[in-house]
Amino acid sequence: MRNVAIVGTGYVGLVTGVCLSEIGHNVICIDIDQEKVKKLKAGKLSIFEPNLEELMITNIERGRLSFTSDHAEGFKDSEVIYIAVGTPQKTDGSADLTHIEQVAVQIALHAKRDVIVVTKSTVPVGTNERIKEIIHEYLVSDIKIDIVSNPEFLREGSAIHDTFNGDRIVIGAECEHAATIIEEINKPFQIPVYKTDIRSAEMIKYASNAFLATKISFINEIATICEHVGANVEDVAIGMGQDSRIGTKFLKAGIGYGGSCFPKDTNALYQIAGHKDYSFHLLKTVIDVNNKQQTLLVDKAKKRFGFLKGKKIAVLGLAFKPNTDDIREAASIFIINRLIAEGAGVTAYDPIAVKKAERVLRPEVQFMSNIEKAIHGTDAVFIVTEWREIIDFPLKKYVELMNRPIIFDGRNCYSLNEMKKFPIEYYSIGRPIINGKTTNKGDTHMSVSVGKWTKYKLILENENLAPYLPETKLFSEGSLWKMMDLHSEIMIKPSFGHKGKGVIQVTSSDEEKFEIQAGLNKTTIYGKKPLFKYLRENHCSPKRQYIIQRWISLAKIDDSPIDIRVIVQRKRNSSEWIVTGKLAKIARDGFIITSAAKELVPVEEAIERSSLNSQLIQKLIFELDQVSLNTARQLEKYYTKSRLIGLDMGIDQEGKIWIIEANLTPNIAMFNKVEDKSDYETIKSYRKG
Ligand SMILES: NC(=O)c1ccc[n+]([C@@H]2O[C@H](COP(=O)([O-])OP(=O)(O)OC[C@H]3O[C@@H](n4cnc5c(N)ncnc54)[C@H](O)[C@@H]3O)[C@@H](O)[C@H]2O)c1
Ligand SMILES: O=c1ccn([C@@H]2O[C@H](COP(=O)(O)OP(=O)(O)O[C@H]3O[C@H](CO)[C@@H](O)[C@H](O)[C@H]3O)[C@@H](O)[C@H]2O)c(=O)[nH]1
Repeated sequence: MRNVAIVGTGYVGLVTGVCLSEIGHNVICIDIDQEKVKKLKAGKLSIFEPNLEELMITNIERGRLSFTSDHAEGFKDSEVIYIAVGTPQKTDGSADLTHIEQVAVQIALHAKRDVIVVTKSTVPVGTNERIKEIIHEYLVSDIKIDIVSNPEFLREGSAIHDTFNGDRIVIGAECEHAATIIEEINKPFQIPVYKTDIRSAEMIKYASNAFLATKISFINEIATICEHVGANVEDVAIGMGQDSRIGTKFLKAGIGYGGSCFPKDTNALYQIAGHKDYSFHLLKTVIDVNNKQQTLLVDKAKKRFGFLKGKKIAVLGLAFKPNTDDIREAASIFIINRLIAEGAGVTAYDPIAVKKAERVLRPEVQFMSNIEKAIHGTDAVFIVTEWREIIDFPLKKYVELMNRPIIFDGRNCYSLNEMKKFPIEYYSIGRPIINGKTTNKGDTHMSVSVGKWTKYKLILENENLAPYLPETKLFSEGSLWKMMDLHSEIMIKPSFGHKGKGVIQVTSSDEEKFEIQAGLNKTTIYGKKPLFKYLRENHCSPKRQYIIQRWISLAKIDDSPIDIRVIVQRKRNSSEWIVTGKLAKIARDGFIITSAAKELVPVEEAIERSSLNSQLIQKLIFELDQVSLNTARQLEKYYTKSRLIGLDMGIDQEGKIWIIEANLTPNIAMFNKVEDKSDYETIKSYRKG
């Protein structure tokens, strides 16, 4: 058992202090941050690190662990002093040694007995020698100082586990006696010790981090190539890793490495080489690849949408990796800054790191208290940190809550097979796109969903067309109740359904009584919660996307509602849209929708036979044509190859025109079922050329 002082109570200092006390040493931790020391004395952490707080409290209670902000008090009985202060990055990329040098001066002023000074901080080669020089320069007591380099290899989020289960402990010393004492101190960990000279030990730390960073940038480059050639980087990494010379670890493709170590240490090593007139080309490329990788999701989203201005985007995960609150050099910061610069609105969620993120991120970011709130009503979700909670989040909720379910996953959280079961556009790293389109060459051609919800939102973007759209929402429990409160009659339709399949009507006669009609079947349900449950179990599968539309009281003929199918077309290579056909459909007796039509009639005739004012026929027909043409022009911006669009239009009992639905592959057979086949012939001839 030794008396040990630890200077710095950050991730490394505190974990080292707690673990050394756990294996039996008397440890005093020193920090200049008095607030931190006060909290630690009270058994509270100022960082998030799994299992650390419990172990700390146990050892405080055992009387083996204490804290102070007074260096003199901390050093007075110490045989060994560990330096674990920060070595942040300077603007030129090199390591800032200010804190290290301050500690060296404090040791010189306050150490009262022979002491071994052990550097845990990551420091450039030669720093330990500099520490010794400074101590001797300021030393006030007649004591012997030995210097040991003992770099730290723990990872945040698993720091305690790593300390007890490390692969090796590196001890760099000039004096065998000092090296042996440090080896003995660590003996209870039962981890192999590797002894070397001080400079090599210092270099082992940088070389290790640089190598791991290289592995990550390498697999990320392979991921990009996989996207171009149609391979799957996860399978590639498994196949590579089975070669024991390569190994499976650190081959997870994603949006690059962040955190307080890899970015800083790779830059520092590049500078260390540069100071010796050596350009470390390989490492420079590793750094450049990582910088590009960190905002890859923004590039993918821009390619998908064309522009991001006005888009609502949720960022899930802010910490640089799961199980930590550390956001230093986290991809989330670079991503969010770029999204805001592109004009997107950003909501963000992280289980732990929000407090730290709020201090760093722009005030425009809206922080949400859970995933549901963060993704609600958004156009895209970016997954930035693979927290367990995010991986376990049910995919159906993206479908329910987002405007259009589009996910850009920077950590390959979801299995592609699972994702295929949902109507979600899914873009991950180095893997095939799901529910998007791929050209023959394997290049990604981002497609726009043809679902009813997407088309509704695209038409809504046009302010001249918006007044013609009945209020529509994505189906969820919340939106169902909101719509039922606003409209006593609503319609629910599958977003990807055809020919009226799965369309149901819900009518509320009072606040708690609901009538559901599907085809000719009618059911009554009492209570809002039972209504949602009934709909989910019988009509609205959680795996599909549904829309809720306010019911339009359509003009009727003999109590049967009518709607109008308008066909708009353009010739190949022409931008001129024309109306090539129009027909009114009269619903079968008792049916709520006209897909089961009992009669097809010319629009003029339908208006005349309905309760509408027949003097308005010409005006209504003109408006129907104009709205249909404008809708086609609006949709053409997104469905650039479309030449045939079918519109289901409605005229309500007040004579107001509504766009009920746009169809990109409309059935034209109905035009062949009427006596006058001229529209049918025109449609066919336009379709040819
Ligand atoms: N964070 C990691 O996972 C990790 C892992 C291995 C190595 N390292 C290296 O370890 C070092 C420390 O990293 P960290 O993440 O623990 O840093 P940190 O910034 O979390 O903590 C450093 C602490 O040192 C204190 N401090 C600064 N000057 C002091 C002084 N003169 N006296 C007393 N306390 C002082 C600060 O108040 C702070 O609490 C760095 O060199 C880092 O590169 C970090
Ligand atoms: O296959 C992988 C592995 C990691 N990462 C990313 O790399 C970063 C760093 O991850 P990790 O190494 O787990 O975390 P750190 O806590 O930064 O630990 C690294 O940095 C410490 C400080 O030097 C060292 O002590 C550790 O040994 C070293 O792993 C994170 O952004 C990860 O998302 C990947 O993208 N792919």
